Amino acid sequence: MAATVNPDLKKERENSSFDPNKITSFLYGGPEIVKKKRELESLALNDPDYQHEDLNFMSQEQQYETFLKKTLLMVTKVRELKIDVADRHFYRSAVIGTNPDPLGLHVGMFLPTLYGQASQEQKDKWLKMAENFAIIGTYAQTEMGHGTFLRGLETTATYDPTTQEFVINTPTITAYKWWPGGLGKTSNYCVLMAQLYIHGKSYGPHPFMVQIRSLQDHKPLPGVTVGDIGPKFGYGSVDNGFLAFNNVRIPRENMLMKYSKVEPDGTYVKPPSTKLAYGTMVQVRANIVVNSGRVLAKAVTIATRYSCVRRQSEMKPGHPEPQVLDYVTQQYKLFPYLAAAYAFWLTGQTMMSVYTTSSNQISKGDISALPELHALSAGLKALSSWVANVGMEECRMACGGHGYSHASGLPRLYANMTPGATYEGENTVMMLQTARYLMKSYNQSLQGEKLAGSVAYLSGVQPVPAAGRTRNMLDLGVLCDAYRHRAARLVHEAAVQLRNERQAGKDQPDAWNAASVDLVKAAMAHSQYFVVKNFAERLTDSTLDSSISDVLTRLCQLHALHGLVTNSGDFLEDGYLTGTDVRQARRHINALMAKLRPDAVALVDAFDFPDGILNSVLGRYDGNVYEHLLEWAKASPLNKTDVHQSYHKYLKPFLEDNRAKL
Ligand SMILES: CCCCC/C=C\C/C=C\C/C=C\C/C=C\CCCC(=O)SCCNC(=O)CCNC(=O)[C@H](O)C(C)(C)COP(=O)(O)OP(=O)(O)OC[C@H]1O[C@@H](n2cnc3c(N)ncnc32)[C@H](O)[C@@H]1OP(=O)(O)O
Ligand SMILES: Cc1cc2nc3c(=O)[nH]c(=O)nc-3n(C[C@H](O)[C@H](O)[C@H](O)COP(=O)(O)OP(=O)(O)OC[C@H]3O[C@@H](n4cnc5c(N)ncnc54)[C@H](O)[C@@H]3O)c2cc1C
Repeated sequence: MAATVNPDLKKERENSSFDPNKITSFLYGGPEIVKKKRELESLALNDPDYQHEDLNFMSQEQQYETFLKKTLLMVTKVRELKIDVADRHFYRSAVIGTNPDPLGLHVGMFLPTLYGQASQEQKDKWLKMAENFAIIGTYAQTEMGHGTFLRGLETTATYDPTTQEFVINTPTITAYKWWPGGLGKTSNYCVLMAQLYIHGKSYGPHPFMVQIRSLQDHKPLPGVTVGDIGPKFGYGSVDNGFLAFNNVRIPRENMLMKYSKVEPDGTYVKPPSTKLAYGTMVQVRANIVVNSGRVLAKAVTIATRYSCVRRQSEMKPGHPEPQVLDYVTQQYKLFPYLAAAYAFWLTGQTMMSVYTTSSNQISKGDISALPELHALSAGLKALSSWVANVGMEECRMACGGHGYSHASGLPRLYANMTPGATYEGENTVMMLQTARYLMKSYNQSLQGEKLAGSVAYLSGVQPVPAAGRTRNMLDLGVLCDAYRHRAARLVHEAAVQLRNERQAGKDQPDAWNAASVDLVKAAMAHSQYFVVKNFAERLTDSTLDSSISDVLTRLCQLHALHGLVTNSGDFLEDGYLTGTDVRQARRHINALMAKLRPDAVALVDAFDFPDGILNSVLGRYDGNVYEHLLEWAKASPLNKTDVHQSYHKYLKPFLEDNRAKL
């Protein structure tokens, strides 16, 4: 087995213009954090207790069992090692790699819902148990018949004042809870979203704490039907489940009552906003923005390293086969996603800081930031997960045949991450939520109100095309202005279309539906402007080392120019940009790719994913792809024997029969 680094990758690293550690530090928030991250990762990756056979060689049941064992062990070790709450994600992502785990919903949604929706008494009752994994919960909201439309949920929680209980019921097949992670086999509790009924009146979806399995033998409690929904496109390591209730009674105190309340006599106390009950989803949407940047960074790391190791064809007659990354078409596949990975990594950080600030404000009772937080997180969640989806698949195809093998790590990455476009709010639906906020804000600005936050640019912007001046299309100020203009114009146009549909006689819902393609387009443009502006703003950080600000600026330019060229119609339509501008943009893209080419490997190294997290033969840091491909294939279950048992069962008699008939 080759112990040295592949010479092509070695040369790439020697020729780069900067020290990747400096960018790593920038991406993670400083050298101390990077040090901590690496310590925790190496602790997890070198722990023999976490080793197991490749998941790709396992059945769904084995994957679940392996991951359950591993995550429970992780919980115990996190406690023993006394890892700080803020640092746990480093350890966790090294333990689970690119796979989801059966406790993900407990940590990612069940606990956050208790923090965000439970009253102090309820926290006193359940938090200690939940934080210490004495109970395991999930977030059971989606039903077979309704995921998107929460107001359409059918599960009921009917208050019975005589016993001071809620009666939980699943009235139809379509009311079965369907999909919650960790529900199928793992959880014994859930936060259940159900329609609250008091004295025959409906009050909409509310969260309830419901025990579903016995704490003694883990059997479903009386009246509870629960199980696993079966194999999926990915997510083999998670038991997504179904759940139904047959008039199960829970105490009044089990409705999470930080905001809405039901008094013993059935009096309903209204929350400051009904949408506060949706708070956990907003938090996870913000997390998905972070995660999208990370998964794209992983995919690009794999494809870029492999493209430097892979040599193919003859560029010049008689010359050695070039590294495939030297083909400009290959660069055009990968570099825009390299740039996008950086863009979303930084967007994710901003999104989380907006989330933290706004949610602190909200938990103190000031809910004014809620609409902006919802609109921003919904749009960025949709944009980032869409781009990550397309980017992961592009990276896989850019690896040729070997990209199709599970050895590349790319199919599993894709299968596990693609539902990010669906869960936590289907992307089109999320974009339409952002569009709703944009329309509202736009109308407010027309009435002379001053707008703040991400929509401030809509205030007073007249979408008048600038007359034909020449522009430097590499100037980040020019690029931000162009994105801003496009977003403002598309918001304006969607609003005009909406108005026209209304004037043509449609009612508001029909007009909205008729204009919805344009509304999504406007929300996309708004979100893309946010991402480009955020990237450019991060580069103005005066503490940024000059050796890395050059290369980061190139990435930012490439990200903005690539988006501009692929959506050129939007920028040209009203004459804001000219054909010359777009032609110039295309030329700049080629020049930028040539400049980025020597730094490509260093730029993916800077993401700092150890091999154990990447889990890809093609993306190995040492580039020793071929020997490990062979080693990986040899470990496949079909290769455990030279002659497979099916030969004796099927092939042998078949061949013998055919030979006998000759
Ligand atoms: C060891 C360390 C470990 C660390 C681990 C860390 C992290 C792990 C993190 C995460 C785990 C991540 C992944 C795990 C994997 C998978 C998890 C998947 C879980 C799920 O998949 S879980 C189900 C999610 N399922 C949805 O996501 C449903 C989407 N469907 C909706 O969300 C609604 O149904 C909507 C919005 C479509 C319509 O709702 P509606 O019909 O009630 O509202 P309507 O349209 O009428 O709007 C009325 C007014 O409400 C406003 N509004 C709406 N929503 C708001 C909100 N959230 N906040 C503030 N305002 C809001 C509007 O903007 C409007 O405002 P206005 O009136 O002012 O215009
Ligand atoms: C891997 C995975 C894990 C999940 N984990 C959980 C979990 O832990 N807990 C949980 O509760 N749920 C979970 N879910 C469910 C998930 O949240 C829902 O699937 C998601 O919210 C989408 O809802 P839906 O399935 O009803 O899609 P639908 O709404 O039926 O979407 C179908 C199509 O209809 C379109 N559409 C729907 N409404 C509109 C509209 N108003 N305007 C325009 N187009 C529209 C959509 O754009 C989409 O193209 C999970 C799902 C997956 C795949």
